Amino acid sequence: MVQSFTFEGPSSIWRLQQQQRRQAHGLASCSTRCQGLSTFKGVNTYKCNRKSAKISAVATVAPPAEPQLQKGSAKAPTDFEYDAVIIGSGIGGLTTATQLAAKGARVVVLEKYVIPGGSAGHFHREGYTFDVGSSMMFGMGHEGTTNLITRALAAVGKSLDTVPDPTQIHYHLPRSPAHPQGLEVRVWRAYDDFVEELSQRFPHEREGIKKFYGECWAVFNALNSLELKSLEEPRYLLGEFAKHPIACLTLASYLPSNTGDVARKHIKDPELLSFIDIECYCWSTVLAEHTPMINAGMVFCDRHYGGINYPVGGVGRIGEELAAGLQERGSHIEYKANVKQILTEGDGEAARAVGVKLADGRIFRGKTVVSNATRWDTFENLLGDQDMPKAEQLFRKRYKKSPSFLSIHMGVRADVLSEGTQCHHIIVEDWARMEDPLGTLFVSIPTLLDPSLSPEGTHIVHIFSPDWIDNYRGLPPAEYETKKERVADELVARVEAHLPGLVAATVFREVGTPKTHRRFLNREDGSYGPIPSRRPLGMLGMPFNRTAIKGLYCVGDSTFPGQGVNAVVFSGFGCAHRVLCDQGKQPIIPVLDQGYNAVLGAVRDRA
Ligand SMILES: NC(=O)c1ccc[n+]([C@@H]2O[C@H](COP(=O)([O-])OP(=O)(O)OC[C@H]3O[C@@H](n4cnc5c(N)ncnc54)[C@H](O)[C@@H]3O)[C@@H](O)[C@H]2O)c1
Ligand SMILES: CC(C)=CCC/C(C)=C/C=C/C(C)=C/C=C/C(C)=C/C=C/C=C(C)/C=C/C=C(C)/C=C/C=C(\C)CCC=C(C)C
Repeated sequence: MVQSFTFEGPSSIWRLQQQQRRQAHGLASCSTRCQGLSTFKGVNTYKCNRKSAKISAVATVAPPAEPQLQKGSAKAPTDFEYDAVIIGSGIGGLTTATQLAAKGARVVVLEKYVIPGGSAGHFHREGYTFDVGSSMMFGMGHEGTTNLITRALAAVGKSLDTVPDPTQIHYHLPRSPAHPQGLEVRVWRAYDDFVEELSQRFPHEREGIKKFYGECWAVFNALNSLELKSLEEPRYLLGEFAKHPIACLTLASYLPSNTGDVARKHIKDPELLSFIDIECYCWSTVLAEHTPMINAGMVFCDRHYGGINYPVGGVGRIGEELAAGLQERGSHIEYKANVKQILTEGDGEAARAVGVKLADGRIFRGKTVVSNATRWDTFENLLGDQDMPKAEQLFRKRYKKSPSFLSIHMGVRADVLSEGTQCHHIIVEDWARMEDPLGTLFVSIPTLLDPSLSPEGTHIVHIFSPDWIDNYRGLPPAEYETKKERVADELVARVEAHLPGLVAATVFREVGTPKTHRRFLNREDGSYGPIPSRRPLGMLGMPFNRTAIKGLYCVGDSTFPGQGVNAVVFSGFGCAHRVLCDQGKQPIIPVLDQGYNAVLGAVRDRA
C-alpha cells in the first residue's frame, strides 16, 4: 500500500514542463546500486556509485498518488472509557501512547491525517519517499540513556535499521576577510575531527572552542547518565539525585542558562560567535543567546556520541513502527479522526477533561486526555468556552510561534552530486540575513544514506527555509501557485551556487509552503514550535506536561524541552510517566508531590 502526504495543489505548469523535459532527455538510472557508507570515521568515506550511472531507462511518470489510509486503521471503539485519549500521532503523541500501552494502559490515538508521525512522517511520489520534515535524526544510537528514539521503539518491541551519517552538517557560510572564499565547516561524527577542522579555521580560538564544547559535554554527560522521566515527579527526581548527585546538580545549574552566554565566556572572535549562532539557529530557529544550554548540550554532543543515524526506509518508519507496536499491545490508532473539541466537566479551577469529540460527532471518553496539538491549537481551538488558564496566558507572553518552512522536495539525476558530497547542508550568504525569512537554506540529500528512497539513478534533494504564513495568506489560487514556484526557483538558484547543475538535473519537484504545513500537520500558522519572545531564563519557563485543566496533558514541542524529534520523545516519556503516577499506576509521595509541584509552578511563573 502506498502511504502518501499530499502537498497543497499540484505544482502544475512547472511540473508539466519538467515532465516534458525529462521525457525528452531520459532519466538517468544507475547500472550499479550505491554502496552506501563503508566506514564513517574520517574524511570522505562515503562511496556513491551513482555518479557514474548510465542512462538506461526513461521514467514513467505516474500521477500524484491520492492519500491512502495507513494499513491497519479501523474505527476505534467508543463504548468504554480509555485510560488515555491522545490527540495526534506526532512522535510526541505516539511516544506517550506506546509508553502507556507498554505498562498495560488502554489507549486510543486519534489522528486527523492518514499516516502516523506528524512532521516526522513521510510521503510517496513517483517512486520517491520524501521526509515531510528534516531527515536529521538524533537519539537513534545504542549507548547511554539519551538514545530516546531507540528506547521508545524498544518499549513496544520494535527496532529500526539505521545508516550512520559521517557528518551532521556541512556549513557553507559567508565570506569574511579571514575566509575570503567563504567559511566552510563540516561537523564530523568524530568529535576530534570536527574540533580540529573548526580550530584550523579559527586557530587563535583553539582553546575557546575546546572550552565551549567541553561545557556542552558536561551537560550531555550529565543527561546521559540519568534515567529520563518526568521532571514533574519528585519521587523519581529524588531517586536520581541520590544515584547521580553531580549530574543532577550540573543540570540544575544549567537549567537557567542560554548557550550564547556560555559561548561568550570562552570565545571572542565575532565570526566564530556567528558560527555558534548558526549552530543553534539551524535546529532551534533562534540565536545562541535565546537557545537553552541544556538543549545545546544535547544536540552538540549526541551528534558525536550516538551520532546522526538515518532510519532505513525513511524518517516516517519511526512513526509507523511506534503505531504498529501500539496496536500489537491492544491499543488503538484511528486515522482521519479529526478532534474538534476536548470535553470538560466543571468550570474554572474545577474543570476536568473527560474525553474528546470528533468532527463526525463521535465521542471518546478517557480518564486522561493528552494533546499532541500545539498549545495554541489546544487552548485556543479545542477547549471551546473554557477561559484561558493563567499559566497559558503567561506562556503566550513568554513564547511566540516560530516561523514555518517553505519546503522543496526534489528528485535529481544522481550525476549532479560530486564525490564526497555530504547529506545535510546549511547555507548562509550574509550573517545579517541569517534570521530573515528565506535567509538560511537547509539542504538534505537522504538518498546518500539510504538509496532505496528514490528511483535508481536519482537522488532526493530537500531544500527548506524558514518562512511566515503571512507571506502566502489571502492570495487567489493562481497567484499562490505562481508565488510558491517563483520563491522555490529563487531558493534552488541559490543552492545551485553550491551544487552546480542542480536545475538542469531536476526531474521532479513539489513545493510546500507554510500553508501546506498548517493544513496537513494541523499546526497553527504551520509553526515549527514555540520560540522565546524575549531573552529566556534557559529552560525554566518552559511548561512540562500537566496543564491547569485536570486530566488534560500536553505533549510535543509546546512542552519541555521543545522542538526536535528526540526532544518530543523525551516529552512523551515524561508525559506517560506523569499520567501513570496521576492514575495511581506508579508510586508517588502525595505530600511531596503537591508541595514540589507548587514550587515548580511558582518558579515557572517568575522565570
Ligand atoms: N530532524 C528532526 O529533528 C525533526 C524532523 C521532523 C520533525 N521534527 C520535530 O517534530 C516536532 C513536532 O513533533 P510533535 O510530536 O510535537 O507534533 P507533530 O506536529 O509532528 O504531530 C502532531 C500530530 O497531531 C495531529 N493533530 C493535530 N491536531 C489534531 C486534531 N485536532 N485531531 C487529530 N489530530 C490532530 C497532526 O495531524 C499531527 O499528525 C517539531 O518540533 C520538529 O522539530 C524534528
Ligand atoms: C528541579 C528540576 C526541574 C530539575 C533538577 C535538575 C535536573 C535533574 C534536570 C534534568 C533535566 C533534563 C533531564 C533535561 C532533558 C533535556 C532533553 C532530553 C533535551 C533534549 C533536547 C533535544 C533537542 C533540543 C533536539 C533538537 C533537534 C532538532 C530540533 C533538530 C532539528 C533538525 C533540523 C531542523 C535539521 C537541520 C537540517 C539541515 C542542516 C539540513
